[in-house]
Amino acid sequence: MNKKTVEDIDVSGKKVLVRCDFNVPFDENGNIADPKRINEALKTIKYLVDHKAKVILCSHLGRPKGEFNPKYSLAPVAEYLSKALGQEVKMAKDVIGESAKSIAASLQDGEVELIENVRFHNEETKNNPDFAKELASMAEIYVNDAFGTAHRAHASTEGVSHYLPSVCGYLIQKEITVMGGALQDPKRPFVAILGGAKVSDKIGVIDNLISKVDTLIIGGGMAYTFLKALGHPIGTSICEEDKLELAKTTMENAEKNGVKFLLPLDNKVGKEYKPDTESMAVPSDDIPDGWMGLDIGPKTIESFTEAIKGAGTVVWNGPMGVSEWENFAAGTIGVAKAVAESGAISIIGGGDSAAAVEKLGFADKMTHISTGGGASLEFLEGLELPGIACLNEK
Ligand SMILES: Nc1ncnc2c1ncn2[C@@H]1O[C@H](COP(=O)(O)OP(=O)(O)O)[C@@H](O)[C@H]1O
Ligand SMILES: O=C(OP(=O)(O)O)[C@H](O)COP(=O)(O)O
Repeated sequence: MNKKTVEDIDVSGKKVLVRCDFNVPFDENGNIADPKRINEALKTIKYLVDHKAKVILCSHLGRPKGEFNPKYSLAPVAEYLSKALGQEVKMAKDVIGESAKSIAASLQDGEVELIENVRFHNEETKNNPDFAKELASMAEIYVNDAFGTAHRAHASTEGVSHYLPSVCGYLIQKEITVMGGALQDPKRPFVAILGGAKVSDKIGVIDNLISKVDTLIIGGGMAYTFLKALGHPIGTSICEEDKLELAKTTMENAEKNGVKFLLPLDNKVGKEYKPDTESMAVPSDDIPDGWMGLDIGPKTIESFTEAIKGAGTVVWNGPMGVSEWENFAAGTIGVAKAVAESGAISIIGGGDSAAAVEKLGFADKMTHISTGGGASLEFLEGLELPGIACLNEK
C-alpha cells in the first residue's frame, strides 16, 4: 500500500485525531458482546501512546438519527479501552462541544480521550465541511484506522483529511494487505456467501461479484428480496421492494456468466420478530402469510454445505439468519462449520458475521476475519474506499 502510516509521521507531543470503528455489538444487558473491533484498534492506539502523542479517539456507534441518544453513547467503549490500555481514557460528553474540546486541549503526552459518537450530528454522514473542520481543529494530525467504515465518505472518515496531514493506522494496513493478497488471484472455485440485513447496502455489490466468483450463495435477510423477485410469497420477511428488479437482473446475469447461484431451499420462519417466537421450517416457495424468514432451513444448510465443500477461496459476509438468537442460529452455525472444514482460504467480513464466528468458536479456523462487512465487500469489488483514498501518499 502506498499510503503514509503512523510510522511515517512524527507524532511526539502532537494532538492526533484517530478515527476508529468502535461500532461493536451489545447484548441485551447493554454489555459489549464482541470487542474485536476495539481490540483490533489497540495496536495503533498503543503506538501513539508509546510515542507520546496526545490521542483523541473518535467513532460512530450504530445509526442514531443525528441527535444525542444515550443508547448509542460510546461511554462503555471508553471503559473497555481504559482497562485494555491500563490507563484512563477520558470520555467526553459531546463531539465538538465544550467537553470534547477542553479535554483535548488539556491532554498531556501519552494521554487518551474518546469523544462522543460522531453520528450524534447529522453533519457527520453528510460529510459537512464545517463539521469536519471543527473536528480537525482539535488536532494536528489525522489517523484513519476505521477499516469497517472506510467505505463511507463521512466527515470523520474523509472530510477531516482535507484539513490535516492524514495517515493510516495498523488495522487498515493489515486488512488491505491480507485481503489484497488472497483476492489478487483467488484459488478456485471462488465462493461468495452473502447474508445479513443491510440489503440495500449490499445488493448492488452482488451484481459486481458475478464477474469474479464461481458460486454465489445468498442467505439471511438478503435472500427474501430475491425470493420475492422470483415470484414467491415471503410473508413478513424483510425485503427491499425497490430492489426487486435489480435482484432479477442479478440472477439473469449470474446465469449468463455461468455462476452457480444458490438461494435458500427452505427457511425457519417465525410468527414475530422475537427470540422465542413460535417457529417452523417451510419451503422457500411456501412462506405463509404473517410469518417471517428468520433463518435458513435444514435442507438449505445441506445444500450450502455441499457448495462450500471443495472451495478454494470463500468470502462470507452477513449471517444466515438472526444468529444472535439461539432459535435462529443453526444456519449460521452450519455455514461457519462448512467454511471451517472446507480447507479453503476464508475471509469473513462484517461485525455480526465476525461476532457469530467468534462466538461459535470457529475463529481460528478462518484465514482472516475482517472488521469490515460493507467495506470488505467494496474492497473485494475492486472499489477504492474513500476513507483510504483520502490519506497522504508515501
Ligand atoms: N432473515 C433475517 N431477518 C431479519 N434480520 C436478519 C435476518 N438474517 C440476518 N439478520 C440480521 O442481520 C444482522 C447482520 O446484518 P449485517 O449488518 O448486514 O451483517 P454484518 O454486520 O455481518 O455485515 C444481524 O443482526 C441479524 O440479526
Ligand atoms: O458495522 C459496520 O459495517 P458492516 O455492518 O458492513 O460491517 C460499520 O461500522 C459501518 O457502519 P454503517 O453501515 O452504519 O455505516
